[in-house]
This record gives sequence, C-alpha cells and structure tokens, in this order.
Amino acid sequence: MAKHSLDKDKIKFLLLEGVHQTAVEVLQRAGYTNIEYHKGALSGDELTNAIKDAHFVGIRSRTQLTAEVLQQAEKLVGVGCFCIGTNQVDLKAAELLGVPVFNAPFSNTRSVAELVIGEIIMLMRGIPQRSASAHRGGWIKSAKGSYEVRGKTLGIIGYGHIGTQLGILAETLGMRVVFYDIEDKLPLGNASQIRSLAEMLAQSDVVSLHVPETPSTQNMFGAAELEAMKQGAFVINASRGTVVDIDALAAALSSEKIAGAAIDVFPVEPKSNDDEFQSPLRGFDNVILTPHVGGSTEEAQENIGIEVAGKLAKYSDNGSTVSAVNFPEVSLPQYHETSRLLHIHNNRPGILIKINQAFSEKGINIAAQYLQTTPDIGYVVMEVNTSQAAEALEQLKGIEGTIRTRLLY
Ligand SMILES: NC(=O)C1=CN([C@@H]2O[C@H](COP(=O)(O)OP(=O)(O)OC[C@H]3O[C@@H](n4cnc5c(N)ncnc54)[C@H](O)[C@@H]3O)[C@@H](O)[C@H]2O)C=CC1
Ligand SMILES: O=C(O)C(=O)COP(=O)(O)O
Repeated sequence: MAKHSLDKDKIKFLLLEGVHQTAVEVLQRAGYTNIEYHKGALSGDELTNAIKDAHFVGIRSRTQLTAEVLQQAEKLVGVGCFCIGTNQVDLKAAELLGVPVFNAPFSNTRSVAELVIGEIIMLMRGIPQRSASAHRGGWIKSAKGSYEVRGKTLGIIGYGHIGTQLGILAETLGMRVVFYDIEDKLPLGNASQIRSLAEMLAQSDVVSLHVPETPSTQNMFGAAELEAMKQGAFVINASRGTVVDIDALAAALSSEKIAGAAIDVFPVEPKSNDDEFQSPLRGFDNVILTPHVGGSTEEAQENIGIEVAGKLAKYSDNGSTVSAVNFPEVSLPQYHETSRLLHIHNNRPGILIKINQAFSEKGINIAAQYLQTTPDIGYVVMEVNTSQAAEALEQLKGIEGTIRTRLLY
C-alpha cells in the first residue's frame, strides 16, 4: 500500500476569502481532511499565525502574501490563487523559497466580459442615474444622453483573455472594437490594434481596462488619458484598482468630461463585507460601483474551486507543477513501483552532478529523473527504489544550494 511521506491528515490547507466549497470537496476526495476555512481575508498577525503551520494556502485577490509573510510560513509547500490575478503574491519571493504558485487563468474570464457588456449598455443609456433618481422618487423619462451601443467604438486596454472575449461579445452587438496592448496581438473578429494609446482613446466612445497589476500599469490611466478621451465618453475598470487614478477620474466626472463610469476594483478595498467601502466615487449617480465582483459568478467560482484545488492536490500528491506561474513546470506521469523525491535548489552549475554523485556513492539507483529550471531555481524530480528512499532524502538534504526537498512515497 502506497504511503504519503507525511500523512495526508497532517497536511494543512488554509483556505481564505470564502473560496468555493468545490475546493474543499476536491481536497477531501483526494484524502486531505486538515482544512482550515475562513470566509474573509486575513492580514497582519492573524495571517501570520494562521499560515505558519500551513502546507498549502488558498487565497483570492484580497490576501497579501508578501515576502515577509511567506518567510514566516516555514512549512509552506504551495500557494493557490483562486482567481486570475497573482499580483497579491510576491511571486519571486515564493519562487526563491521553493513555493510554486498556481491560479485559474481563465475560469472567470467570461464572467468579467459579460459584466462589462452589461455595463456598456447601462452606461450608454444613462441608466445608473435614472435608476438612482427613481429610487429617490424622480422620473427622468428622456432620450437625452441615451444611446444605442450599435455602431459605437469600444476601446480595450489590455487585449488578453478578458479583452479578447469582451471584443468578440461587443462585436456581436454591432460595436466597432479597437484595442491597445504593449504586445503585438492577433485581432479577433474585426478588431484592430492601435499602437498609440492616445489615438485609441480619441476614437473610443467607451474605454475598458483589462491589464494585470504590474509596475507598468500602475496609475497608467490618469488625468492625461482622461483628457485624451472624447468629450462625454465612458470609462470601465474591472482590472485592478491601482491602474486608474481614482481622484483624476472623480475630477473628470465632476467636470462632465466623462459622462459615466463603471468601477469594480479600487486602490483600497474593504477586507470583508462587514467593513465600510470608502471612495471619492461615492455619490456620483452616473457611476456604477461594484464590490470587486467581476469574476464572482456561481459558475466561475465553482470551476475555480475545482481547478485550483486540483492543482494543489496534484502538486502535493505527485509533484506536478504544470501551469504554476512562478516555477519550473514539470508534468509528471503516475508512478507505481518506485518512490518519488522532489528537490528544489538554487540554479547554479553542478547541482545535478552532485546529486547523481551522492546517489552513486550510496548505491542509490535513479529510475527516472526530470529537471526544469528558471534563471533562479532548479526543480528536480527523481524516482528511486522505495527501500532507498529515506537514504536518498538524506543525501538530497545535504546538497549545497538545496532550498527544499520532499519525499513522496
Ligand atoms: N474584477 C475582477 O473580478 C477580475 C479582474 N481580473 C483582472 O483582469 C486582469 C486581466 O485578466 P486577463 O485578461 O485574464 O489577463 P491576460 O494576461 O490574459 O491579459 C492581459 C493583457 O494586458 C496586456 N498588458 C500588460 N501590460 C500592459 C500595459 N502596460 N499596457 C497595455 N497592455 C498591457 C498584456 O499584454 C495582455 O495582453 C487580471 O490580471 C486581473 O487583475 C481578472 C478576473 C476577474
Ligand atoms: O480573478 C481575479 O483576478 C479577480 O480579480 C477576482 O478576484 P476575487 O476572486 O473575486 O477576489
């Protein structure tokens, strides 16, 4: 009977931010029962206390896994981001600690694109302000400032998974689609790439942002970009709150340069549903404010739970790192007759030779060996006779440059 190096009930999964129950079910089906589940995000001492004895942590966009937090998580083996964005994790620090980070790169793509389509229609019809007024007893029955989306131009900033999906849906409504991206992209449908952001903004009736949070996107959309837009155009941001300068947007709404906006993400977001949402955009009737729910649909969350929990269980069970965002990717076959060892090391010359030498001196036969590297780390997976596995693990621990090593029976 195969036995895991550490009993599965001793492997602790810390799941935060109310990840979908499908994640719990997948882990339980894989034999993992030590699951600590929190509905909200954790930060500060609460986070460091909860994570310090966790082998795996599952988060969404809110929990900040900084280098400092990761360094205190001494037992941490892997991280699962139950979402698309991974900017909330210090990916380099995790890599150097030998911790792969997984995400769900397209499970909620469609949900975001659908929300944005709805918002484009609502904004162009002036519905947010009419609805707000009606709630106060008002009645703005007028066509003034209400437009069909047909024939209008949608400008997409960041033409990746979400941007392309949005472009296709917008075209089915009769919109013209232009996009700006730092990479050369294949335009889908009849979309066209415009190399100059200012030029794209000048053409667009509505602009929607779909870039990741990176140093290059920090505040990339501010006063100058708003100024470059058409008079009375609309802005949508469901990417990250750091991408748009919120004060500049509030000013452009006040001056009526911008006729309306739909904002789903904010520079500072409440930690849980019990905390107050604060923003300079509160109070504008023509702004749709949503609590970072672009990817929050039952379908998306259910699929994300299955996908990311599956990746964590697979890494725990057999060492596979396929689709890790910060780690050498190794796809591993099932193993039966042998024991499997994982070795993560600093990527410097000669480590594999040292491992092979140490094994050869101890008469340990290597049945299979897989190696992948990034510029900074190497990940070797080896299979040896089960009778020699404990000795092999000892040898691996002694190799200079070792970051982490693990034995899977
Ligand atoms: N509101 C929500 O609930 C959700 C928000 N998101 C956010 O949406 C972002 C985009 O998601 P995907 O489309 O899946 O990502 P992706 O990686 O497929 O596409 C991003 C695109 O942005 C481009 N890009 C990067 N830097 C740029 C820059 N400075 N200027 C112009 N283009 C730039 C890239 O070349 C790429 O084509 C995620 O990183 C995440 O932060 C994702 C899902 C849900
Ligand atoms: O997938 C993403 O990147 C998102 O922004 C969704 O975040 P969430 O899981 O809703 O906290």
